[in-house]
This record gives sequence, C-alpha cells and structure tokens, in this order.
Amino acid sequence: MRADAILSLAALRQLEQDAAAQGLDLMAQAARATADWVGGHLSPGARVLVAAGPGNNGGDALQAALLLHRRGYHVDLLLPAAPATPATQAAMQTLQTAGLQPRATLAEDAPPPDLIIDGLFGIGLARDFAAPWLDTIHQLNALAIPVLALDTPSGLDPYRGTAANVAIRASHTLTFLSHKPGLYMAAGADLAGQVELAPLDYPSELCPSAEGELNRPLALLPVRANDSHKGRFGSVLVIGGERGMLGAALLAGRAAYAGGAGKVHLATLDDRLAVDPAAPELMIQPLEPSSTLPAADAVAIGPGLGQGSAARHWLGHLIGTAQPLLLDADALNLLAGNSTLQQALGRRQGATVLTPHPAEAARLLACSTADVQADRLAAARALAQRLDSVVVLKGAGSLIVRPDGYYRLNTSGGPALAVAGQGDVLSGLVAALLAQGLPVFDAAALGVHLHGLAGDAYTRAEQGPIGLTASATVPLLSRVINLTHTGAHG
Ligand SMILES: NC(=O)C1=CN([C@@H]2O[C@H](COP(=O)(O)OP(=O)(O)OC[C@H]3O[C@@H](n4cnc5c(N)ncnc54)[C@H](OP(=O)(O)O)[C@@H]3O)[C@@H](O)[C@H]2O)[C@@H](O)CC1
Ligand SMILES: Nc1ncnc2c1ncn2[C@@H]1O[C@H](COP(=O)(O)OP(=O)(O)O)[C@@H](O)[C@H]1O
Ligand SMILES: [K+]
Repeated sequence: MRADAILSLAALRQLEQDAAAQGLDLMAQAARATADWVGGHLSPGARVLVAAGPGNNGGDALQAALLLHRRGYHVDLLLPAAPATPATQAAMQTLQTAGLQPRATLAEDAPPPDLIIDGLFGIGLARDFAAPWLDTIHQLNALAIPVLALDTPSGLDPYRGTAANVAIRASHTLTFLSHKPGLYMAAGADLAGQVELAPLDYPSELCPSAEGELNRPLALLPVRANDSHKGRFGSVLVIGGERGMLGAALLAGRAAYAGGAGKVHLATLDDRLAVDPAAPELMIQPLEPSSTLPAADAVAIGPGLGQGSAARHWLGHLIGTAQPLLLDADALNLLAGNSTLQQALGRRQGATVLTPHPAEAARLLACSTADVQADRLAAARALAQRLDSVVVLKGAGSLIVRPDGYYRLNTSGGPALAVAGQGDVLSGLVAALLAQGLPVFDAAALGVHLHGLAGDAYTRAEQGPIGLTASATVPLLSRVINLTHTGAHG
C-alpha cells in the first residue's frame, strides 16, 4: 500500500479481521511501534503515564506499557474502567504479574509525568462521554503535558474530524495501519498535533484498496525548455469583478500569472478599471452583454462576480462551453439557487472544478454549514457526484474529491490563509495549472497543495500566521512553485 493511502473505516475493520484470522497480532505491533516512538523521544528513566480504555485502543496502550516498563521507563497506569476485550484483559494480567498496579483515577500528589500516552479510545468511540471518562479527559488535558495519542486523540472521530463532548488534546498522534482524514481536518487539525503513521506489517494480499490519499503531489509541471514562449503556458480568463469586488478578480488574475500562465485576461462586470497598476500585464476588459470573450485554455468564473443577471448569463454561457472551467464564490452561489444550471453542469463535456468553502457547499447541498463540517468528506463527495465535477471543499484539511468519490486530503496551509481573498488566489492558481494542461484532479490538488505551502512559508518566515494578506501570498506562490517544479523536460 502507498504510504499516503487512506483506508476507509470499513476497510480497516476488514483488514483487522483478516489479519486476526491469519493469526497476526497487530496489537503487539502497535504496542511495539508505540514503545519505539517513546524511545525516540525520551530516555529510559523518564516517567510515562499510560491511560488505557476498555477496548483494543486500551490494549495497545497496556501492551506498550509493559514494553516500556521492561525498557526501564517509570510507568504509571491509569485504568478508569475494567478492560472489556480479551486482548486488553490479558495485557492487564501480564502487567499485574510484572508488578504494575493500575489506578482508576489520577493521583493528586503523583509526580508529573514527562509524557502521557492516550490509549483511552480509538476508532471504536461510539458516543459522547459520561463519567468517569469526562473527568479523566478534562484532568489529563489540564496537566498540560505532552500527549502521545494512540491511533487518534480520544474523543476525536478520526474520519470526520469532529470531537465528542470532550476530547484529548494531543501533541502527537501515532496512527496505525493507515492515515485517517479526521486527524487533519475540522477539530482534528487542532487536537491531533503532529501525526505519524505506524503502518504495521501484514501480507500484501490483505491490503484493501484505498478510498483516498494524503495530498502530497510530486512536481507535476514540466521543467520549462529554454526555447519556450508564452503560448506554451496557456492563457487564463478570469470572469468576475462586480462593482465593489474588483479586487477579487485582480487577485485571481495575479495568482494565475504567479501560477505560471502565459497570458491572463480579466473580464470584469465593473468597467471602471482599465489597468491594474500593480500588475499591468493583466489584460482587462469590461464584460458587456455583447462581449466576445477572449480565447482561453482555462476559465475561472466567480471571484467578485455578484449574483446579478449578467453574472447568471455568463455562468450559463460558460457551462455550455467545453473549456476547462473553475467555479468559485458567487458562481457557486448562483448555481445553488438554479437547478437548470446544475443540470447543465452535470451534462458538461469539459473539465470542471468547484471550489466551495463550507458555507458555499452548504448552499449547494441545501443544508447548514455545521452539517457540512460534521461530515466534510460526505458533503464533498455528494457535490462531486451530483455535479459531475472535481470538488475542492476548502478550509483546514481541504478535500479534493473526484466524481467517483476518490479524494486527496490536503495537509499544507493553516490559519495564515484564513483571511479574505485567499479563495480568489486559489482560483487563479488552479486555473493557471489547468491552462498549462494538467488534468483537472491534478490541477486542483496541486493548486491546493502549493497554496498551502505558501501559507506555511509565511508562517515559518514570520514565526506565526498573523498578517499574511491575499496579495502578499501571490509572490510566495511563485517561490513555492519554483521550489517544487522539478519534473521532466517539457
Ligand atoms: N483496526 C485495527 O486493525 C487495529 C486496531 N488497533 C487498535 O484498536 C482500536 C480499536 O479498538 P476497539 O474496536 O476495541 O475500539 P476502542 O476505540 O478501543 O473503543 C471501544 C470500547 O470503547 C467503548 N466505548 C465507545 N465509546 C464510548 C464512550 N463514549 N464512553 C464509554 N465507552 C465507550 C466500547 O464499549 P461499548 O460501546 O460497547 O459500550 C468499547 O469497549 C484502534 O483504534 C487501535 O488503537 C490496533 O491494535 C492495531 C490494529
Ligand atoms: N485554517 C486553515 N487551514 C488551511 N487552509 C485554510 C485555513 N483557512 C483558510 N484556508 C484556505 O484559504 C482559502 C480561503 O478561501 P475562501 O474562504 O474562499 O476565502 P475568500 O472567499 O475570502 O477568498 C481556502 O483555500 C482555504 O482552504
Ligand atoms: K486514543
């Protein structure tokens, strides 16, 4: 299996069963990986508090506790409830034989540990917490000590990224067998800390097919020949820029140049700007009912578009063409209220990518933003299938989803990007990659990845995420593209 693959929960459960049927002890492997992780971070003699739950997540933790005890760590055991699975019960008996006695509650006078291992609950979490778990998790979080969560922070749904009524806040998560999307998105982006995968060993014929993968695209743009000219790199047309929202179209246009497009045209509903003084290479024309649109290899419609009748007209027109097309912002809002446009989009021949943020996705799905965030993958898949388009559901842990449901989960970027205009920048960048001939899923995935890298570059350079503007992101895009742009000669 590819290292970045994501197995569905059902596939993971099946793999667990098939491995058990072959006599493989995956729990012992998970425990060894845990003890090895601790060995890589703390020396023997360090104090480790191992918190174990009633199920197999607790089993992982208890077996790891035994290994750590044998390797010379000072292990304290917290076991708020009796072990419920045979593996967990067996592990507890062995620990007691080795002289380790568990406590049901945290001792107030206990010396503070160097590390907490959270083996309370994993993929079997089934409901909100009541006593004693509620208090235990609050108390563990209050210790403010580094936490290694096993498989997932207890209380976090590792597939949806939603938290129960309380959840462990981990500094690190060691997840088993396969990556899990909820560790990177929604609440998971803050609860899981640094995530590492322990893939564990099992025969390759047991490996189920992946439902998606982490979005870590290799360089996909060809290296540019010395004998290049602008016609090789495609032209982008951005449509938007209603009165008061011209900036959105300008940002998309500038980002399209930063993304490597050879030529960028803007057709704007506000006719008052003939030139962008900060980017005079943008070719700007007003959009009138009789306008002939400039030829383009990819079109982005939506940034600052508004929802008037002219906007609706041009959206309908473009959906009827076969050009690679990106719909963002008000193009998505217009689509949400218009089933004729939606049906036309479903029948479209050309490549289409939609880039909704959660509120725009909610309008398209006629549900609430909270509903979208409660199951981001299901929402993005429903849209991609219904509208036969690649969908980028933006926000922490952006999802790039194909109509058949396969997805990439983005892990770059962060709160530096949570500022007005970043969606416009992303639109222009993805349009530039489409115009350079990348297939639509690759263009969307690479654009999201690079946009995130630009945010990360800012956060590193400024030692924090505050203050990045959308326009200041544009030059960072060129830098990260040139850094990753090492593909074959084209
Ligand atoms: N997949 C694999 O191949 C591998 C899996 N491995 C490990 O196993 C983990 C999955 O183990 P698991 O299935 O036993 O589930 P787990 O997360 O321990 O919880 C279930 C227990 O919790 C209980 N319970 C649930 N919610 C509750 C609540 N709110 N409040 C209170 N109780 C609650 C539930 O009881 P019930 O709902 O029946 O009352 C049950 O007793 C997985 O994350 C990984 O760490 C590894 O060994 C490597 C191989
Ligand atoms: N916390 C975050 N982590 C990662 N990416 C983020 C975060 N917040 C915002 N972004 C990214 O920034 C962009 C914001 O887009 P959008 O909400 O459409 O902004 P606007 O409408 O102001 O242009 C998206 O690409 C989104 O994924
Ligand atoms: K856990």
